[in-house]
Amino acid sequence: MSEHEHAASADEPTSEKLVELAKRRGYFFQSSGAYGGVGGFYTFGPQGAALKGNVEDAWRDRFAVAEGNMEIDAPTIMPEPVFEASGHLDGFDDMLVECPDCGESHRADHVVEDNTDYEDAESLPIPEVEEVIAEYELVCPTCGAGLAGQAVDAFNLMFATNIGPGDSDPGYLRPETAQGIFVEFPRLKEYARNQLPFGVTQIGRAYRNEISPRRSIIRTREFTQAELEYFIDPEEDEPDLESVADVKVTLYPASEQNKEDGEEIRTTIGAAVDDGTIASPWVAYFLGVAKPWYDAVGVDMDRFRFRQHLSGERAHYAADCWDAESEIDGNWIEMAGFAYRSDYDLSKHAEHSGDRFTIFKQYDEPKTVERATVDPDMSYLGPEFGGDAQAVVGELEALAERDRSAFDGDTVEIELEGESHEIPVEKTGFAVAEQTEAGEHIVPHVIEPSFGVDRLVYTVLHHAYREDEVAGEERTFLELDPEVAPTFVGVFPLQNDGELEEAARDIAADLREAGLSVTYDDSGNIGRRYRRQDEVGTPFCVTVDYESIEQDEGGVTVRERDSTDQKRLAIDELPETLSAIRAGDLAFDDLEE
Ligand SMILES: Nc1ncnc2c1ncn2[C@@H]1O[C@H](COP(=O)(O)OP(=O)(O)OP(=O)(O)O)[C@@H](O)[C@H]1O
Repeated sequence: MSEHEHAASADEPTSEKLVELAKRRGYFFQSSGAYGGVGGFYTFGPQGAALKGNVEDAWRDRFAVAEGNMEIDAPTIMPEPVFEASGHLDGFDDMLVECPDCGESHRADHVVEDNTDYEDAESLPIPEVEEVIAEYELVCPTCGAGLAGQAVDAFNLMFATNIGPGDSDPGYLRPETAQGIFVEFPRLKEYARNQLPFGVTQIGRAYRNEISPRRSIIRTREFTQAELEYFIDPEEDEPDLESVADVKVTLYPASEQNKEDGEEIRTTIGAAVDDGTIASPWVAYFLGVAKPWYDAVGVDMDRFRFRQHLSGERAHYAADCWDAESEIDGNWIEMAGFAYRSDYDLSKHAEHSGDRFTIFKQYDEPKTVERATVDPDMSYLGPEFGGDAQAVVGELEALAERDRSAFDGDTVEIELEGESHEIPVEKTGFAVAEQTEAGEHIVPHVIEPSFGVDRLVYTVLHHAYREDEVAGEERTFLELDPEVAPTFVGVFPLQNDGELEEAARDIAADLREAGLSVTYDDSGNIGRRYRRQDEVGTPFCVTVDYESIEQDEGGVTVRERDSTDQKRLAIDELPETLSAIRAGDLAFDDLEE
């Protein structure tokens, strides 16, 4: 039996309709509405919080549990030295241009990209952006006033705060979750028993004081990231490419983006590594893991691709970087970045903190090496250099390691604070000796898959948005995957009748006990209740009628969301049957009435 009359209409779902539905049905809405709302901050309502939680759980299952990685949960505020080391304090800027008329601030690179042929204005130097604005006579997107001649400034996106009273201890809300992992590396490596490779994940909030937050939850000032930092020995570790070699992907490499008529390439992960399209096998591996995962949580694979960063877009230390992108109303948006970050992050924190961000790599066999050492005569250096004697020792040690030929003559020359000094070699205790070494300290390299949860939630909703006609009425529904749908089943009594309500509540309780997410609804007519669940994307509805309570094994009506097909199923088998469908072990179509 079906009340379904039309296949889903070919109408392009629009973001406006989705944003309206999201607010009305409790997916997400702008925060602090009672005070006029605040730009770039959103609250996830009951449905949205549940969907987001399901997406995060699915991510955790795949990228932490299934990969054998560790998950941590670090604070969102960190002290200034962390961001000095990471480079965020100096370099985490966007280009800001202010309208001389209305005073509104805009991302200068976005103004350029939206109104000229420039595709990557972010990588242009500021004076050039100013020139382009003048040359094209670009205007304020809010009021239309000319922006030519306006200064473009670098605006740091971090939210600053003070740790404790006073302002002597500045702190920042983290602009990415990653630093919370890098900073703790000296301890995390112990938990990994000092063995590479290992991965650490974190799901948590990140904060960026975006100049112009826009497109609802796509660009906000507080958002959730799910990040994996995977630490490897670049000389020895190799990914399990075999396991993802056959994964089909749509790639948009930099070489194609640079062509006038460049095209996306449909290939497999294995082939893309073999022909060099994806330079790093590690990045390729994680793209291969991510693609089927995005598919499983409900991203439409016809509106999904991996795009390689253009050379100007890429951080200087990143050897290769690809974004996972989804198409939303004709625009591609970045959902995640996959970057090979080399040893940049760990080296920076080692340099700034003085702590050890290395792993001791044991050789297969101990190696005998020649080492040059010094053992200076302090009774000579002390009187000669006074308080600088220890610094001289340091210079001599470094020189012996760097250039032992410097000790070939009678004297050796060192530099101390710009001044050169000659020291008799006999006073340095210079010697070359053989040493047996068991291993060496290496700085691991990092591969970082960095997912934005909010943009993914938005994509999943957008790609699930459908309109069709049922029994002569227009209907909107979300074709959400059962794995992430916030509510799995709605349970209704056919009418407001004490006995029916009690039976329906009992069924709802049994289904909850089976671990399913259930909503009970007895308000409005049954058609309206179906529409309500369709709009939040609930895959199944169960209706309890008189037959259900009056007849032995009278059963209940179970309706499937997308087809609106209905089947009569036994009450006592419901928890097991619906749980099997939720787990993907059974299909509604195959059920016997
Ligand atoms: N302002 C934001 N609002 C929502 N999600 C964001 C925001 N900024 C970044 N993200 C998410 O975090 C992920 C990783 O962050 P990353 O630093 O790579 O972003 P980004 O390249 O700076 O993004 P964009 O260029 O769009 O500002 C992004 O792929 C995105 O999904």
